[in-house]
Formats: sequence, C-alpha cells, structure tokens
Amino acid sequence: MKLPDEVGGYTGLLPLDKPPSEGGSGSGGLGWAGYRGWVYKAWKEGEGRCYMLRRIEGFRLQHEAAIAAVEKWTRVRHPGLVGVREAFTTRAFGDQSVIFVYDFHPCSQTLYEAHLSPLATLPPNPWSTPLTHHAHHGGAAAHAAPYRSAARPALPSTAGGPGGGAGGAGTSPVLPERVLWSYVVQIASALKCVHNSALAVRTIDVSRILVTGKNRVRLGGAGVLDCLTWDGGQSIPAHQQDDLLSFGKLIIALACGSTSAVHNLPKSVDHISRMYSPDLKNVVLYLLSKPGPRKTIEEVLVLMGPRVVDELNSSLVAEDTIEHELMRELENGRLVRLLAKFGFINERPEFDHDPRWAETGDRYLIKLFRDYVFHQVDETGRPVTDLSHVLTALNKLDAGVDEKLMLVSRDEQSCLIVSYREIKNCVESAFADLSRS
Ligand SMILES: Nc1ncnc2c1ncn2[C@@H]1O[C@H](COP(=O)(O)OP(=O)(O)OP(=O)(O)O)[C@@H](O)[C@H]1O
Repeated sequence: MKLPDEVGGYTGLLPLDKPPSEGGSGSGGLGWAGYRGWVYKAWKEGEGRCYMLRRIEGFRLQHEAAIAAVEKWTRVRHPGLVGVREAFTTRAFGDQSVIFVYDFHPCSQTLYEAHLSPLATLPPNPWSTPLTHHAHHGGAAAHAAPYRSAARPALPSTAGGPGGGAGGAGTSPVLPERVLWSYVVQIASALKCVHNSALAVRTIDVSRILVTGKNRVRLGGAGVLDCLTWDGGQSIPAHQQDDLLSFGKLIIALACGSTSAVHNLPKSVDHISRMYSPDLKNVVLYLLSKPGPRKTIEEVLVLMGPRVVDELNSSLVAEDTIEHELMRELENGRLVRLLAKFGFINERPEFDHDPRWAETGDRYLIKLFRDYVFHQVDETGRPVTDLSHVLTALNKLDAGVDEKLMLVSRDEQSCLIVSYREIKNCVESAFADLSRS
C-alpha cells in the first residue's frame, strides 16, 4: 500500500521495519498486545527534524484518556530512554491507527539485531580492545555507520571477570563483561527514572532496546502498551515488578547469547556463573526473584554498586574523547570560513582595475599570500601540495599571529616581509568591503 504523504504534520515517511531475513526480530509485527506495529522515519513539517513514528495498525481507541496517558511519557527525559514526543490517532493509512512519535536515533539497531540475530550486524565484540575507538577512521564498520565514530571508549574492566570467551547457550558470541555491565547500568538508570515517575516501561526486551554508538542503549516503545491496554494506570506497580523480571531475562539472553536461554534457567545461571563475575549472577537472581513491595530498582542499583562508578568513569573518558574530537572540528570550521572568504575575494574580475589590488596596493598582500599557501613550487618547478603547510599557514592567519613571513612576487623581482596579523587585517577589510558593496 502506498504510504500517505502526510500524517499528523509528519511527511516523507520511510519504513524502517526489517524482515527477519535482514535481522528483524521476527515477531511477525504482532508484538503489541496482538496488534501489528510498523515503524517509519518521518520529518516534522516546519521543523526540519526527523522523528520515528510507530504505527499500531487497526487499533480503535475506546477512551480518550488512553492516549492522554502517553502525555506523562513526554515529560520523562532520560539519556537511557528513546524520548516520547506525542501520540495521535489517524485514518491516513486507510484504517484506524494510533501513531506514537519518538526521537529518531540514526544508525540504531535493536539489541536483538546487534547481538542475537543470526545476522547480527555489529561486529562481534568490537569494543574488546581499548583501542577500538581509534580504529574507526579506516574500519569497514565506520564506513557503514559513520555515526558510530563518536564511540564510547572501553575502559578495562575492574571486575576481573572473564570478559568474553567461548560461546554460551546460543550461536552468538558472549558479550564482554564490561559491555554487559554498561548496558545493565544504563538500563537500570533509565528504569529508576521511569519508576520514580510512577510509570512502567513494559518493553524491556532485546527487540525493543536500541543500541546507538558503541555501547549506548535506550529503552524504546515506551507508552504504547499503556495506551493499548489502558486501565487507568491501576496496574503500574505490577508492571514495574514485571519490568524487573524482564530486566533479569534480558540480562540472561545477552549473557548467554540467546533469547531462549531463559527457558532453561539452571543451565543459564550456571553459564553466567562460569563466564561472568559473581555480582552479575547476584543481580540476575535478585531480578528473577519473587515480586514484592521490597523488590525495587533502587535495590538493584545498590547491588550494582561499584559497576555504576565504572560506568561513570567510562562516560567521562568518552566525554573527554568527544570534546577532543570536537576541538579539532571547531578548528576545521574556522578554516572553512577563512577559505570561503578567500574564495569570495580572490580573482574577482571587478578588482582587476582597482589600484588597491595592484602591485603597490595594500590588497596585493592577499594575492601573494594565496600564492604562498597554495601555489608554491619546488626547485624543479613541480607544485608543492603539502596540506600541512596549508593548514599551518591558515591557522596562523586565522589567529592573526605576529610572526612574520616572506612573500615573493610571481616574477620573483620583489619580496615583502609581513606578519600574519597584517595579512589577516587585509583579508578582513577586503571581505568587509565586499559584504558592504
Ligand atoms: N527511535 C528510533 N530511531 C531510529 N531508528 C529506530 C528507532 N526505533 C526503531 N528503529 C529502527 O527500526 C527498526 C525496527 O524497529 P522495531 O524492531 O522496534 O520495529 P518492528 O520491526 O516494527 O517491531 P515489531 O515487528 O516487533 O513491531 C529497528 O531495527 C531500528 O533500527
């Protein structure tokens, strides 16, 4: 069926669903309380920003309050949660559908797609070496998903756990311990925020949690079941207990590399004890324990203790790395602006008869500087294409340093000793003149 051109102010709909043959969850699309779900990327009119639309097909809304329940989610903001924007009903697809709008995260995959699908597209354990984040410049994965270049560098695990090794219950490789803990801490932190907001996620599942970057995870699909199975919110405490149970099952699936591992708990727990440090097993056993008022996400966080600090440290290292990369980009941005100014002012035909650009004029410096930067030749007359010379000269010009350089005319008959600062002033005034005229 042709997709509508516009739905509730969103246009350019692009389907994101993946069939099982391409690593999709294979839930048959009926994973939403028996309703079929579809996912689209779309642009909000007038905003120029992308969003993710989750459409639940053929759902007839019985109570206005059911859709209003989603509003609570729009106020919950957490780095571990795919942000919920709004929900509305529509007939634009030729049926009665409900649309849930979420923040869009480019190049994301579900945990299932990344680690458990037979076609898992994340390279197995790409973070297993602390140097991984430097490798993105040339790596194949970087070409496929440049977004991943802002990867969180891996910190060495302080746990003394095995951190990888032989495959477990399934076909996928076992996740290194530090990656698993990173996921666990992020999910626990998001759960705490959600539970403290008197809500329950209800979608703690490998096919609903998104992985972006190297080990950033976000809980997706929030609010959908609250709307589809609306009961006035009375079951939230029970759903919160279910969240904890599902969290335990999720850890088992990831640790054993298989979604079916949860069906053989003794074997799976045994596998976890052998492959990971004891505190992971303790967290799993607590999460799987009998629901009760004293079983809370706060208690889970207490059990995790030092792992939370490890995660904080990784996060600080990642922040430093990104800040460093950003500084370099900032420098590039300045240089592009400078080059653009050069582009505007160099070789303008209307300057040809302007005495300021003639050999005795002050603007002549700019011409000679351009030759100095880009048109140098070696002793055999071959062009010098040394990018570092260009970058050094442009950076000095941008900073307007007092260092002097010698500019030589093309006929080599005259030379001028000037400072970068003087040339910078010349460029600025030439550009200002142009902008005014
Ligand atoms: N917020 C998001 N931003 C960007 N991409 C997303 C987002 N949520 C999901 N995706 C992408 O859409 C794909 C499909 O998502 P998901 O598996 O949740 O939907 P689905 O296939 O319709 O699931 P189901 O069939 O169980 O309803 C995922 O692989 C993921 O890459």
